[in-house]
Amino acid sequence: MPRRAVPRIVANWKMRGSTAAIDALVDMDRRAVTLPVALAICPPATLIAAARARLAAIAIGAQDVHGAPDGPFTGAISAGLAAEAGATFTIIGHVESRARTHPTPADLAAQIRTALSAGLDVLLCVGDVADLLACLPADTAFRRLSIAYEPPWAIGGADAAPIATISAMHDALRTALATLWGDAADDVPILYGGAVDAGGAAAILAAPQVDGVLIGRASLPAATFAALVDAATVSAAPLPLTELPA
Ligand SMILES: O=C[C@H](O)COP(=O)(O)O
Repeated sequence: MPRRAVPRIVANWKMRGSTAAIDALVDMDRRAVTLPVALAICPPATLIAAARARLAAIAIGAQDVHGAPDGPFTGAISAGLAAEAGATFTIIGHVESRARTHPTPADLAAQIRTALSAGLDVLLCVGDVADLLACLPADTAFRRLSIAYEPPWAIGGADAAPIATISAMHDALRTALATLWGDAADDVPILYGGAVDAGGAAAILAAPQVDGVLIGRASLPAATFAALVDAATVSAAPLPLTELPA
């Protein structure tokens, strides 16, 4: 069984999407309050304000923010700018962002601190326990933190990690968090990301210690996202999303 009554489904659009794609979510947004899952999207930064204006129940996140509050960093987005645009949280440490900016663990820690200072919650992507402990400041406000276990070899691939691998890594991450915060670490959601689709979401969400999923390709178009949400909620929702009355 999932550890939480309300699993999180976070859609990372990466460098995809449009205002039309946001408009396509308006119906899902209206129905989202009836679903036993919490939905969020992380569109490109240029679409955050439009998403905030059009969506109410679906949370809006940034895909990355800089570690400095402001400064001469052409092309970067600060946490304050993301918050002003309407984001309430940000992904930090996604492997695709790391491949572009090559952050050190200290850089990632600065990103976490700056995001929290700007009022954004943090969804920290890690590949393993060592990665988590290297970049997570011990004084992080854990109530505003989520973790995503994202094995780089699964991202963009054909298959998600095996359930046994996901469970073992989530157990290890939970244990590592407990070394920092004791029993309070139970309050930190741990999501899985990497090749999650409608066919695999329910089984992953049913695995022990899995509190949600971070999805990429399956988050667009809206019909594909709706199919995944339906699959994720099939055992708990009174009616699947596509069958709810208008
Ligand atoms: O942020 C999402 C992950 O990188 C997974 O992407 P994917 O579902 O396209 O494999």
